[in-house]
Amino acid sequence: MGVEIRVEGLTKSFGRQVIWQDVSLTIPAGEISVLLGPSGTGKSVFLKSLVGLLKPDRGHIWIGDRDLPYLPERDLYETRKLFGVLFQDGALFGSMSLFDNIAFPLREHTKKSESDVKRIVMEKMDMVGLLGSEHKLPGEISGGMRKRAGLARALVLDPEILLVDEPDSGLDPVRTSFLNQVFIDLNAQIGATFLIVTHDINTARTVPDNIGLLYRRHLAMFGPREMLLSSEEPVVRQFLNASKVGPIGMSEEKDESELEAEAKMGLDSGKLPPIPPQQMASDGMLRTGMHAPGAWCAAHGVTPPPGSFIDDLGRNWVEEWPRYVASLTPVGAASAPPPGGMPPSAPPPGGPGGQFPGNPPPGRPGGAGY
Ligand SMILES: Nc1ncnc2c1ncn2[C@@H]1O[C@H](COP(=O)(O)OP(=O)(O)OP(=O)(O)O)[C@@H](O)[C@H]1O
Repeated sequence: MGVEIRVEGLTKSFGRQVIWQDVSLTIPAGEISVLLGPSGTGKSVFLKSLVGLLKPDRGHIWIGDRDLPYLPERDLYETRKLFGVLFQDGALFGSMSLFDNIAFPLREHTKKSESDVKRIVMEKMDMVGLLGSEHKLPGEISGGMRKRAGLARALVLDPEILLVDEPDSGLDPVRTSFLNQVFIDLNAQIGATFLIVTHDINTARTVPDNIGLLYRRHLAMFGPREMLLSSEEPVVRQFLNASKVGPIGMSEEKDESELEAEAKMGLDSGKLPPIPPQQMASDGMLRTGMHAPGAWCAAHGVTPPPGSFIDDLGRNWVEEWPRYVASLTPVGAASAPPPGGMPPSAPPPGGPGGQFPGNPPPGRPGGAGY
């Protein structure tokens, strides 16, 4: 499950305003990628271009052998069915119950019977922890729940690609953390290709398999999480460390004199912070896009910043990882894994709900009003 998206030389402008140009990247199938960038750099425009809601000036968006910007209307309509999109505000109809909101794409785009619609809607509501809230109106629930309702709706057509625009906007850190866990668990479950636009640095550092950064009308960098978190490239380094020091200023870029002043004060010589361990699925099982902590750094001769991959309990996950993976019951093995996916003799890094580093408190978010 999940398909690769290959973007080649994509350029978009509105009138004389160039939003970004020559953007090329491959978003790997089944993995979680995050797109960052200062406000106004065109992250939402990029998502809308990927799903065919905006037409680029030039360039290609390959999904398999289909080049999305150049598809005839009918093929575009069909290709769009591969996508689920969660817009910033959840884009729910205020006068419809959550059930009807989530059922909407099924009733619009399929000929499924009402009993099938009900089964699918309930299944997706369960996946996002919203069972029991079917009859509520969007105005009667919290912002976090609205996002999860929008997410359930994005899932009803079983997308191969899930695009998410700023899921953390308007949410407090705890709700953001719960929603991140939902994304990770969903990715483990459905294996779709995820692209999440976010401003939340903690999300960007702990959730994805890959990170991209848009800056000054270009894609500054896109690659595995460890590559960006160990990068010395000034823009990447400043952004991923949420630092005032670096080339990005209030009006996007600083002038030479500001940079010179920072350099003179020695502000640019600060050390990179440790790379945190990646957040795990609640059941402790591995996702397609997960790799051994430190594997990218080791393969590329990069020494990660001191203290990297160590969790709050002081466990070093470069060392723990082989034991952890060995303790997972292979798929199809005779003995089924216990709830939580781990044999009792080898406690998982947190078990269900995970005290794996970076995980929010155990349990699904449903019912708590998140
Ligand atoms: N339909 C449109 N017509 C004209 N200009 C547009 C249109 N959509 C977006 N823009 C412009 O494109 C630029 C990028 O907008 P976009 O919303 O993609 O930025 P962003 O990186 O997502 O910002 P933020 O992080 O603040 O949400 C902005 O200057 C915006 O005004």
